[in-house]
Amino acid sequence: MIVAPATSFGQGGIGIIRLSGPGCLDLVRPFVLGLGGGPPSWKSHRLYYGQFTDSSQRVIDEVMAVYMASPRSYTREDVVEIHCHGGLVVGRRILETLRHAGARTAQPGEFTLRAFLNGRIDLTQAEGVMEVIEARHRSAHQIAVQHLEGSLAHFCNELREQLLDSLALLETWIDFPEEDIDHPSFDSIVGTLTSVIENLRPVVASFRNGRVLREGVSVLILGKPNVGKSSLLNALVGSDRAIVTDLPGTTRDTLEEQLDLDGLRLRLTDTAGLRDSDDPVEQEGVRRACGKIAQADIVLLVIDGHRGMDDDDRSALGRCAGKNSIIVINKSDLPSVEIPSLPSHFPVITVSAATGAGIDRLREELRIRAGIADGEECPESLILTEERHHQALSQTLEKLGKTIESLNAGLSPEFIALDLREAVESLGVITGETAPEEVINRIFSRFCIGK
Ligand SMILES: Nc1nc2c(c(=O)[nH]1)N(C=O)[C@@H](CNc1ccc(C(=O)N[C@@H](CCC(=O)O)C(=O)O)cc1)CN2
Ligand SMILES: Nc1nc2c(ncn2[C@@H]2O[C@H](COP(=O)(O)OP(=O)(O)OP(=O)(O)O)[C@@H](O)[C@H]2O)c(=O)[nH]1
Ligand SMILES: [Mg+2]
Repeated sequence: MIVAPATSFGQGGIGIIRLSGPGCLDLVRPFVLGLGGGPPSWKSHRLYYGQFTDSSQRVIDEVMAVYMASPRSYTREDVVEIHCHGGLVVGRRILETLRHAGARTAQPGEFTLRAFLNGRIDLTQAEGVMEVIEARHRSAHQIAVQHLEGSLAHFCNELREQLLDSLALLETWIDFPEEDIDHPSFDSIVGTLTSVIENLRPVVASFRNGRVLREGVSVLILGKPNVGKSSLLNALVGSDRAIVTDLPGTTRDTLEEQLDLDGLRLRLTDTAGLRDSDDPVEQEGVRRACGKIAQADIVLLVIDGHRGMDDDDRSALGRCAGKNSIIVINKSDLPSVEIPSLPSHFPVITVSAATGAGIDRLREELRIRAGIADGEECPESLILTEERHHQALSQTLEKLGKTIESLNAGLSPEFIALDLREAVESLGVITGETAPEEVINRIFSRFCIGK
């Protein structure tokens, strides 16, 4: 029998403690007094009002409690939930009491693991639970709910069924080696595999966008001192997040801020202006800024259009070589000077961080650079967000390609079945049907306490 806080105590008005396992109702019974001082009747799926006491009948809190009889529960086991006040001490004392009575503290993700092991959900739905909890903005949440509801599981199972049919056809052919495979069977197998491949391709390709939608895109703001990097960050996020002064060298440390661009999540990083300096603090700031270049998805290289380019700008520009970069010419509200020969493979956007002119165009360019064009961000179709799913489905695609090649080359059915079986297996790894234990453990170890 396991127990864990389902909410974080000390934060909200209500806290929930959840128990799961055979006998958990009997474990709780002595500690809950209903109206009138007697025990509640504990009918399944009824919410009871009462008091939770410790083992010496001292009242710990006024609570609501619910018993959910197996299998109609989150874990499919008997479950009891105590809904108490959200205080730190309350939660701690109730947990203490229940542990004393014999419940063990649940591992992170252990409730959901049980739901998986007891067959209520598959592995992708379990991952969807965490994805829903971790989603930071609407489109990530939208995709997570799809996964939670089993759309990916359904997709994989459907394809798996079709492949298993083809495998069965192939295997009858193995069993009667003296007979050649007949034309209808051959055509049917090739037809099925081709259609499965066509269904898989767009889903495998969705992974890039899926990851972007889930994790966001990192955007590094780079440039020499005083060009308006911090002002640009503020203009993009719409608040005075970073300190702006007219002194070069204002920003010393990197500063990260999130921006939701109609569902696309950007992680913007403002940096210290790049220049040679004797000041050790500034040197460290420059070192940190440069250290971020490698991991950035997009670099915004800011130039002061009023002052024009100098060697510091050129050296900053040199650091953007090979990066997905946008050149931002700032201070368009002031008279501008000629900016000579910028590398032609970078888009150039002129803005004024002070007035906001051009900022919308910059936003649009960011969306394009992130690889998500307008109107594409709210997905109806299946989107992959997990590297694990992407790998397994890519593997399935590859094996199916091989299977068709072997069929066309007239290889022996045993040989063909080998590849097809591996394709089927990869699909099973996604849903958990054939996932090795260490894969399952790795997934649930990422879960939070009480889930
Ligand atoms: N109080 C509370 N809120 C919660 C949860 C919970 O466990 N407790 N959840 C979870 O952490 C989530 C809801 N998810 C749930 C999923 C399935 C079942 C469940 O009991 N399923 C049964 C059928 C229920 C019935 O027949 O009434 C089943 O599928 O067999 C419960 C919660 C979010 N909110
Ligand atoms: N007129 C005008 N002034 C701007 C604009 N953007 C920034 N400035 C001014 O330029 C000066 C420097 O701006 P910051 O945003 O601090 O520049 P920075 O690149 O972050 O500078 P460091 O942190 O020192 O590297 C400030 O006085 C800003 O008010 C703009 O679009 N137009
Ligand atoms: Mg700054």
